[in-house]
Amino acid sequence: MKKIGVLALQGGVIEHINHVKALGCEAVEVRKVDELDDLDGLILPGGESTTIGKLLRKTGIFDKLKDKISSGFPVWGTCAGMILLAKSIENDGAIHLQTMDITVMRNAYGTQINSFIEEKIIGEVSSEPIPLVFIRAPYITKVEDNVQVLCKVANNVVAARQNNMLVTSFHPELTDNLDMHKYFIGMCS
Ligand SMILES: NC(=O)CC[C@H](N)C(=O)O
Repeated sequence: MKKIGVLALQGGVIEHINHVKALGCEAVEVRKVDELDDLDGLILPGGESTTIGKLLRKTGIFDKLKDKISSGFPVWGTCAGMILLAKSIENDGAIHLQTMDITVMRNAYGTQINSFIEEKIIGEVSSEPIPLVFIRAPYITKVEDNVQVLCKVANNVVAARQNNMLVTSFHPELTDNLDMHKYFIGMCS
């Protein structure tokens, strides 16, 4: 059985845990550095990227996780998680993991009140439309050639993959749809 971690320092953890379990995998909350061992992949959830970034360093998870990702460990960043993985952030000077060759814009759609839902077919993931929930979401403003764009909304990139790294601006864990989780678990072996 695959063992998938969800970084549980801050943000929306339990919904990811439930989706992973619904797909027949073991799901574990990760709060300490040694809990990174023996995982087949890790989800970095939505929340507040500045706070999660600080806690990553405080717990000592930062360095080990960065090394693991660089050696091919599968990770999926949703929303704040996407910001943590991005090489650069247009409107924030914070330095996070910087493992993925994308530039992001934080809060690109405005404040909480501008949250919205959209349906899209993401061809790599499913032939059926997937509901996409955006909450104070970032989007990707630049990708390097080695990054595969998976989905755009209104011409902005909202899902992308670079080898072992997957990012989505939206929150599939807040819907009943399991397709994105199934796709990520397929990346974990
Ligand atoms: N839902 C989310 O994860 C929002 C991300 C948040 N706006 C940030 O910049 O960290």
